[in-house]
Amino acid sequence: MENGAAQPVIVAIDGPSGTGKSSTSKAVAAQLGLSYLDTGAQYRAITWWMVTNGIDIDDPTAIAAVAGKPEIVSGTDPNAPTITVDGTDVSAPIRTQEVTSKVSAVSAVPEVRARITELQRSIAAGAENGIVVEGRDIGTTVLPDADLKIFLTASPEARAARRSGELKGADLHSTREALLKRDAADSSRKTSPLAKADDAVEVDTTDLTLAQVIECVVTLVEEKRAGK
Ligand SMILES: Nc1ncnc2c1ncn2[C@@H]1O[C@H](COP(=O)(O)OP(=O)(O)OP(=O)(O)O)[C@@H](O)[C@H]1O
Ligand SMILES: Nc1ccn([C@@H]2O[C@H](COP(=O)(O)O)[C@@H](O)[C@H]2O)c(=O)n1
Repeated sequence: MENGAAQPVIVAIDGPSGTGKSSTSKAVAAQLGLSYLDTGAQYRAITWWMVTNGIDIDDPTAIAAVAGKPEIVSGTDPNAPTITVDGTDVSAPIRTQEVTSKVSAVSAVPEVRARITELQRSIAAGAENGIVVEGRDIGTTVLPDADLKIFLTASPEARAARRSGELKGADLHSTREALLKRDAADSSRKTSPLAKADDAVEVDTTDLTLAQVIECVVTLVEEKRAGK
């Protein structure tokens, strides 16, 4: 660019649960002055709305019929991301065990995915300086033309240990089983499953600190911007 300002860059970060997508994406976006979008929070938010409104989670037809009703708004400041449903701050209730155990069933419904995907694309298109978008299908479906695609992985043991630490010493075995169950559901759904895009860079974070993963992704973005 003539004035030396960096070109807007779109970064897609996908991967299974607990691989470090949110922590990495927020830090990379903050460091590079980009917006940040947590797409899992949007699926959690619509799940929270379904639960709160008594919709039967085991009935995809019932979910599809009301998928267009809740208004979901995501704030994209990486230092203070927000999420509201019909004006209510749901950042805490979307992290409950109940929502976590039900989100894969809701996110598998095609009408839900169509609604949320449209929202994600419009947020990415409006991000003036560029954006880091993290989820499960960003590189494959939501933003197939992203400038850089990263697919984070880590062993189930490492991911369970990270989550157990977060949940103040929750049982490792059951945490591992719950992670794998959610990954299996997200990977096997028909519409836009969790998958690595063919042109994504895979980063195995099992033996890396969070700081090392952030540094690795920042370097990849800078190389992409430099045209390497
Ligand atoms: N490389 C790492 N080493 C150690 N801990 C990490 C690393 N990356 C992330 N963590 C920790 O692991 C936990 C899960 O990370 P994070 O929420 O970023 O994962 P995620 O992939 O976004 O998970 P989910 O998809 O379930 O939302 C957090 O407590 C985070 O601090
Ligand atoms: N692009 C995405 C992102 C998330 N999901 C679904 O949401 C669940 C919660 O995601 P977290 O990252 O907050 O753990 C996840 O298990 C998926 O069911 C999705 O389908 N697509």
